[in-house]
Amino acid sequence: MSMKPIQEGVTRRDVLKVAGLTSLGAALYASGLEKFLPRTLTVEASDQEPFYGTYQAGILTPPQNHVQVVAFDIKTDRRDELVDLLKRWTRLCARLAAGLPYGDSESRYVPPEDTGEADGLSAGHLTFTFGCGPSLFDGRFGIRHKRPDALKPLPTFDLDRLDEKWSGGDLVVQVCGDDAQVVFHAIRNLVRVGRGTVAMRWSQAGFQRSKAADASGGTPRNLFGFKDGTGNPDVSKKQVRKDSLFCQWQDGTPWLTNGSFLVVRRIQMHLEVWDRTILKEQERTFGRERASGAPLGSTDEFASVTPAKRQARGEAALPVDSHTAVAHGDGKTAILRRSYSYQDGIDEKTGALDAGLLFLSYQRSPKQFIEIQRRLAAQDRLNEYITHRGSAIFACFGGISKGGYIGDALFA
Ligand SMILES: C=CC1=C(C)c2cc3[nH]c(cc4nc(cc5[nH]c(cc1n2)c(C)c5CCC(=O)O)C(CCC(=O)O)=C4C)c(C)c3C=C
Ligand SMILES: [Fe+2]
Repeated sequence: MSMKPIQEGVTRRDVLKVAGLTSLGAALYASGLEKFLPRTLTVEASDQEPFYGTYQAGILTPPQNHVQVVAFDIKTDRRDELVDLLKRWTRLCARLAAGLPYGDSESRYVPPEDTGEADGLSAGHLTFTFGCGPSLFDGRFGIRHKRPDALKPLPTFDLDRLDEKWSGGDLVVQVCGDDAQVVFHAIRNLVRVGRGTVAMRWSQAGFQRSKAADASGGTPRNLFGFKDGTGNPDVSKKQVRKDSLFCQWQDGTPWLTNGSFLVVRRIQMHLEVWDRTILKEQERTFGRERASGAPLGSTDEFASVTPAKRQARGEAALPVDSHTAVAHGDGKTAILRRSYSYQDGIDEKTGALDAGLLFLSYQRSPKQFIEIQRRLAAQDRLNEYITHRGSAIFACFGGISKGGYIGDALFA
């Protein structure tokens, strides 16, 4: 059945969706009051992630299909201009997360407030997560004394081959969503609103298998074909969130309470070398079965990782240099990985695909990542197949409250 347009681009079905498909929606439509509803994107509450809350969205949110992470350099040294931008970004993000366009001016004599490519699309679980890099505290904005002691560029690890063009940044935003066009629309409008105050330093996009393609909602696979994310800590547990994920007041930086440190690593994966490697060696490299994702020596994907477990002949079931064994260590240090695959055309030097992992991890302290990465750089069998090309660290703010703005605890 074709839908009768109520306003240009808005169908009756849209209006009823805006009103939550309730009897209120039907009543609004029957009364003709629907014309007072904003000219919105298609809105279904189940497609929306709350923008306001104790923690920023995009950390605990179940990973969406797409990510785009953009780091910015600030082009002004005026604190009021920066704060003004953070307030404008807050308004923009709150609207987009609710499935609304940035603005709905209808005048044909000014450029449209919203760029329009997400009109008619749902919010698709769109989330925004903002953070600041060590360079924000270099004295330009009068906040040098507020830099968390732990917020400094990550150390150089053995085997790093970092490129400045994928590293650093004064500010970051991680935008995640289930629809690539909705994510792009969000980034485009953030950049548009920020023009003159900030400039993009780098921008990296990532993807996973779509939820539509995997109705079971199983652990996604990385570009080496292995389930990736199995051993993440159970962040539904309050104690785990407190110990490993979110900064606490007693950590010594009050403005960062309920925030989290984000590490971004662009890790190229040498697919052609991997594809010539026999399955047994691939499995020994990760220390997991490819098909089930189970640690070697077990059959269950979620079996606990026990590097000490021996086979009948006394040999360790899990190779000591396997990625799982080395990353796990004694199991006391946990980070929340929220990584996505990337593909970025052709590696100019080799002619191979430039593809890999946009590694994203959240942790209460950078120490957690550093401790694990030091071990991996020294012993991980996976090192033969990967190269770290980019690196950045950010302190992501605590949650944004209604009436507040992104980073207000830092700038207040
Ligand atoms: C410093 C942190 C880590 C980096 C960098 C890293 C890179 C990296 N990892 C994979 C694929 C897998 N990683 C897996 C487990 C795993 N990885 C880390 C940390 C880093 N990985 C941790 C802490 C763990 C969990 C260890 C545990 O306690 O069990 C796995 C196994 C499945 C899983 O648990 O997710 C895979 C597969 C790639 C491809 C990669 C760089 C390209
Ligand atoms: Fe890993």
